[in-house]
Amino acid sequence: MPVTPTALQDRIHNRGTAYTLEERARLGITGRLPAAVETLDEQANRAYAQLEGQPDDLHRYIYLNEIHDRNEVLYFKLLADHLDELLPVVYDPTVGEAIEQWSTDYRDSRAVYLSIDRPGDVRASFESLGLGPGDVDLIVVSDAQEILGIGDWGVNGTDISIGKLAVYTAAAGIDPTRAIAVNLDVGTDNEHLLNSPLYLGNRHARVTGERYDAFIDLYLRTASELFPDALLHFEDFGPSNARRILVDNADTYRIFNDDMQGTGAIVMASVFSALKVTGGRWADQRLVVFGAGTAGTGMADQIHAAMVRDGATPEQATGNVWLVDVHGLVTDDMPDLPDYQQVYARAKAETAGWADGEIDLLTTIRQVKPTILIGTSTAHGAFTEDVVRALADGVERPILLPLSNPTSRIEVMPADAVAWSDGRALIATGIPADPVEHEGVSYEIGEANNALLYPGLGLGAIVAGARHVTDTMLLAAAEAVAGQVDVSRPGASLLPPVSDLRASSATVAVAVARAAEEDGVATTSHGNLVQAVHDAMWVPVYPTSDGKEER
Ligand SMILES: NC(=O)C1=CN([C@@H]2O[C@H](COP(=O)(O)OP(=O)(O)OC[C@H]3O[C@@H](n4cnc5c(N)ncnc54)[C@H](O)[C@@H]3O)[C@@H](O)[C@H]2O)C=CC1
Ligand SMILES: CC(=O)C(=O)O
Ligand SMILES: [Mg+2]
Repeated sequence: MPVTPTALQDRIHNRGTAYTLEERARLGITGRLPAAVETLDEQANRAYAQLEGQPDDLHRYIYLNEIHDRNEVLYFKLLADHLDELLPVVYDPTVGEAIEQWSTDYRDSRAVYLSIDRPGDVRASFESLGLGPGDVDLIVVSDAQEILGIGDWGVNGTDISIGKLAVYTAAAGIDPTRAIAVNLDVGTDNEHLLNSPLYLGNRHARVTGERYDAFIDLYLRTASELFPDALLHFEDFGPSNARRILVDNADTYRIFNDDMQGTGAIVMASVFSALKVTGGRWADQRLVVFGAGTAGTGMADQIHAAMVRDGATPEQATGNVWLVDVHGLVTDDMPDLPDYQQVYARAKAETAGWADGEIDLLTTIRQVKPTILIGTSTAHGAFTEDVVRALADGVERPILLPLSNPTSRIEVMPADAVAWSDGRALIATGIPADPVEHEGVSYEIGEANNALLYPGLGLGAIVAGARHVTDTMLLAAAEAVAGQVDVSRPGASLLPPVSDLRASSATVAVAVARAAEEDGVATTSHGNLVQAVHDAMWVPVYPTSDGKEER
């Protein structure tokens, strides 16, 4: 029987051609590698050249995944050295394409799969990892009901948890050996998947109601019992579940909803920067959110809170928010409004004479003259030329945030938004975008994607051992992101560049950990937070045999 070269299969410790001859002998893999003993840099150079040879981003994604499953240090070394270029490959927007193909392309996966049909297996599934109570900092979980803007992808959505974790490590140095990706398989309503012979998930419709709630409860209880220090990150749940899970459990568990809280905070950061340009106050903003689901209403809540902090009464702040969804402006006469929309529903009487039937986005903009327009609708092209021109007619420097992902869902492409607003709109988008040249000015488009914020937020929460993610921590993260940009130059980005993400995340983490201490939710105290954050950041290098020094 052939001997299995286990040292080469252990993705956490494997260093492939970088093993010395002595190490190869000690590990029983003599003769299983070519003669050369390489450095990590040499390995990374070869892998990067091979990566460049791939025909498109989806193949780059698959290639990188193979490295991820073979040699974690090499994978993160590549990401660290080329973060700007590779973030769109391992994460948004390519991860959306990969998810659509996931069951077909399936090879192997590092995630934990929890099936609603086998609740008795939840504990054993976590225990199979062999990790103790102090071994886990972070768990990212998704039930994949609303993946990015592409909808329900069942077990295929596993890669959103894996992608989010990859960003945590690449951007903020979260130790990948102390993080777990989880898919909650509660079924899928995606007919295409249910009918596909290759689909790998539970072949039934999504389970809802009490059984769903009991499963979430079981997940939360088991994960936090087994790994009491872990931050429980929720990603891409459906709108009513996302909000309910967060609201019902935020006081009991260490949980964080990225689509609501992370996105809300990156939007806050974008608006902080934009207000430096406009000179406006929070309390005076008029906000229109187009696409009032998980992310859109999460943002509305955070901007509402900012208005109140700036002196508005809660009623005045609510009066400054308009939601537009599939049936137009959300008004209080609409039947069956979900609770998260009811809060901001406008009195029907107030809109008398605006339109005969549904009040569309264009009409709303003409009437309201918003200072901020956010798109979280998944409706590609919904911010038409008329919409953008009406926005720019209403105020001198409108803040325009078309945030839907992936690119096929964005409400307006940045080049159009710049042109149609004659360069006056202050723009950030949910996807990476090249600068736009317009009448001699180069407009840098900030990436208002929660990926610019949640890694640092998570790191800060972990370093502080925060029992909860509080509003103060979210605000501190937003201010720390905005504090890193200089908006004085015409066309300057509202957000820091992705190339600086690691430094930016460290700054965010320090601010977040400090806020956790101030809020009394920190369980660990540090003399020097900057040093503590720095020390906590994992770096992709091969440790020497004593595990301390690096080479
Ligand atoms: N930039 C970022 O960091 C983030 C971006 N997003 C993006 O926001 C979008 C929405 O995500 P979620 O809020 O999680 O989804 P969701 O499903 O909770 O919300 C989408 C909302 O848009 C509405 N909608 C759909 N079509 C519409 C149309 N034609 N006109 C008006 N409203 C319409 C839906 O009824 C729903 O209320 C996605 O594209 C997602 O990628 C979400 C989270 C973070
Ligand atoms: C970025 C993100 O979390 C989303 O689009 O869902
Ligand atoms: Mg998301």
